[in-house]
Amino acid sequence: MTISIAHLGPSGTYSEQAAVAYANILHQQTKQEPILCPYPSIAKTLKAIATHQVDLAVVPVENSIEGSVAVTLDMLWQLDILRINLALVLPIAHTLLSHADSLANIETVYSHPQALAQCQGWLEQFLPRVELIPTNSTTEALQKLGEGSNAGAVASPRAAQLYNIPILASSINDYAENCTRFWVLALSESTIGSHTSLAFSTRANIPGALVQPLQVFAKRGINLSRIESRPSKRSLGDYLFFIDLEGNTTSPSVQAAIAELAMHTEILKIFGSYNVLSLTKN
Ligand SMILES: O=C(O)C(=O)C[C@]1(C(=O)O)C=C[C@@H](O)C=C1
Repeated sequence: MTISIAHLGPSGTYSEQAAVAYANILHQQTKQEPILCPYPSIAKTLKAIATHQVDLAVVPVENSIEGSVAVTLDMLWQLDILRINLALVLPIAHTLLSHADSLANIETVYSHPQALAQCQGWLEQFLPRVELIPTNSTTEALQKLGEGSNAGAVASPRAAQLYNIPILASSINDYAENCTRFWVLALSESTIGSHTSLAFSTRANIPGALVQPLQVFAKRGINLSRIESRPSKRSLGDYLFFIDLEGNTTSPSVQAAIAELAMHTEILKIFGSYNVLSLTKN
């Protein structure tokens, strides 16, 4: 049996690297034949699974330097039918790729905004006068690098190999321990793991509107590993809160906390319980 996995493309993205790692795990565990399906944006990757074009999607959700991938959180909330099956943590080491002879000749640098942001200190120090241009992915940026052009791109060493483009500088991310967390999403929850993710809106912008929801976890000794707010898009200053907690939805204390949380929130969405797997550098 085959199983299709959507990810941000074209081939050579970090998302594809995470998808390949997951495909190998899946193949070992289930003997299913994974097919990787690249999509031109993270939004289109998420829509592909929501509209049943694919079975699974692997998307970035958070980076250790730059924080949340906003589109992933926003669409998870909007689409409302996606469930998290696994979190994968991938080390990210960016390189600067170009056909130019030296750094001094680079005039423009293309990449995904997350990748540009993770290297902003390096870019400021070594290429202070270049124009930075955002693209949908690190490998979409490579399409701008013609032979003899003075453009550069921030992408992975794997992409350099795949597209045969010289590396002008390695490990250019501002912090060496750079990691991105990806979620494997499906239309149903297939696992019960160490973490649970949920999001909610509050009923009113009043004192205690956030304290009450948070207390349901604190008083049961449930540790929150992440809290993130995103604009609700209804009005300025109105927020959604995304929470990852340590525990799963079969645990009585997590079940009790979620039941009480529903009383202190307006809309509550549970995205699933799942394990977190750290991938090593390759
Ligand atoms: O453009 C890519 O290669 C991606 O997979 C996207 C992405 C992201 O959106 O965070 C993934 C990992 C890195 O943090 C940089 C870019």
